[in-house]
Amino acid sequence: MFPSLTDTLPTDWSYLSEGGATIVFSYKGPSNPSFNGTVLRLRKRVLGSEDEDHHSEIDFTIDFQKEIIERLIPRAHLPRLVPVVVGEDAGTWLEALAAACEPHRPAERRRTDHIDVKSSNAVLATDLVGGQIIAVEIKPKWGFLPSPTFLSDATRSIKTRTCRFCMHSHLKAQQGDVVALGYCSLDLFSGDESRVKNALSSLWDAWMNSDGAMNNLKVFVHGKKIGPVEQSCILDLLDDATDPKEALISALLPILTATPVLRTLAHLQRTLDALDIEGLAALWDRAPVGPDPTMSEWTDFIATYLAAPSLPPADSAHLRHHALAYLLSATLKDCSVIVRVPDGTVAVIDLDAKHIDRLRKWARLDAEIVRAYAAVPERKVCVDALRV
Ligand SMILES: O=P(O)(O)O[C@@H]1[C@@H](OP(=O)(O)O)[C@H](OP(=O)(O)O)[C@H](O)[C@H](OP(=O)(O)O)[C@H]1OP(=O)(O)O
Ligand SMILES: Nc1ncnc2c1ncn2[C@@H]1O[C@H](COP(=O)(O)OP(=O)(O)OP(=O)(O)O)[C@@H](O)[C@H]1O
Repeated sequence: MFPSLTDTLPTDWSYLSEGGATIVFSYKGPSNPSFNGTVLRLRKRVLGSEDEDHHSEIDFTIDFQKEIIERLIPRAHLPRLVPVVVGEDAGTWLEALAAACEPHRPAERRRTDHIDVKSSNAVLATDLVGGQIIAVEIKPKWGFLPSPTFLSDATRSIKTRTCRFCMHSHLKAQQGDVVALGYCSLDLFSGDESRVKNALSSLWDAWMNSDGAMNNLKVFVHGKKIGPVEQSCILDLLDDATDPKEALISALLPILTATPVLRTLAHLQRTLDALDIEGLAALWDRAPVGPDPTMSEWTDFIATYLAAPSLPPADSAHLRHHALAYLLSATLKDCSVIVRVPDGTVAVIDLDAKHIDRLRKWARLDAEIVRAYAAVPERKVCVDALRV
């Protein structure tokens, strides 16, 4: 029997944070073994689109983590996920929650989406930011430079020198988006103390300059997301510190250089994206790529990958395998890492499966990013320290 949200009050849930697809609340109600120490992750929908029941999608999220992700990332570094039903009078309950959270949501998110009040179930996850601690959430993005093998003559020299994150930031900045300019994801993944320090310093500066709106860094203190104006509360939890930025970086640095999590993410991203989207697109030009994989197809895929992580030949006979590998790589390029200070734990969140119809979007986006970057007179040189 799954817990039911209508056993709690909408006011027992406090708005915590959100991403592109989901909105997250932490439990603040009376002690209840089903909900203590958890967050509630609910689907959103784009304003003006139809409400949908995401029941099967939510079950898929949980199965995907259990069957696929837990075979790649140790469970100690993942939140526990359990399904929760909304229960009787679900619509009214969700509408009350949706109305109460609106004032706390960022304006740009409010303009585009809101809670899907037709959902009949959702996910409860371990609250990774709660307690008398500081939790820092980093969305590290891409941790490798592509191998030149499958790149075209037009892109090879660009894509093997400047990392995807730096090039994408350039395009986004041109388009007027909030970006972490100065942050290079390869620095964060390098394992090298001074480069990791640089990465954290750039993330902090971008967080300050964007007034906390940039999505590669979030800071939580005592279970609540803080903005730059509240940064002094970081000092309450760190001994002998006078400058929040320096204190936080000093606390994070030993954790991030010691954890195997970043190395694991970069290794998985790289080995699962062995062809680059260009190499993959050359295959799907010759054969249809097919529908979204079922869980049993994912399970077969992961067994094959774990038995021999080097991918099969880049030919159309293996298109499906390469497509699934790329999808999984995309999940790992888009996840976030939560580091708790001072206890030093590191966990990975947002590991949902991506839909296969994204492949074409990624190919178009890649071409657009490289085209824009090709026009830069002095291109950045990013160093891939983990290249094998
Ligand atoms: O394409 P990207 O690299 O910009 O990644 C998207 C993210 O943008 P970012 O660059 O991290 O600001 C984007 O993040 P935001 O909504 O911008 O916070 C989403 O994570 C999106 O995935 P989904 O639509 O939620 O499945 C992400 O889309 P996918 O690439 O995973 O399709
Ligand atoms: N287990 C957790 N504990 C604490 N906070 C969490 C947890 N899961 C998610 N969050 C918070 O909620 C936010 C949104 O969750 P998540 O990243 O899973 O959403 P998303 O919509 O899939 O994101 P994206 O747009 O990046 O794909 C996270 O950035 C994080 O701040």
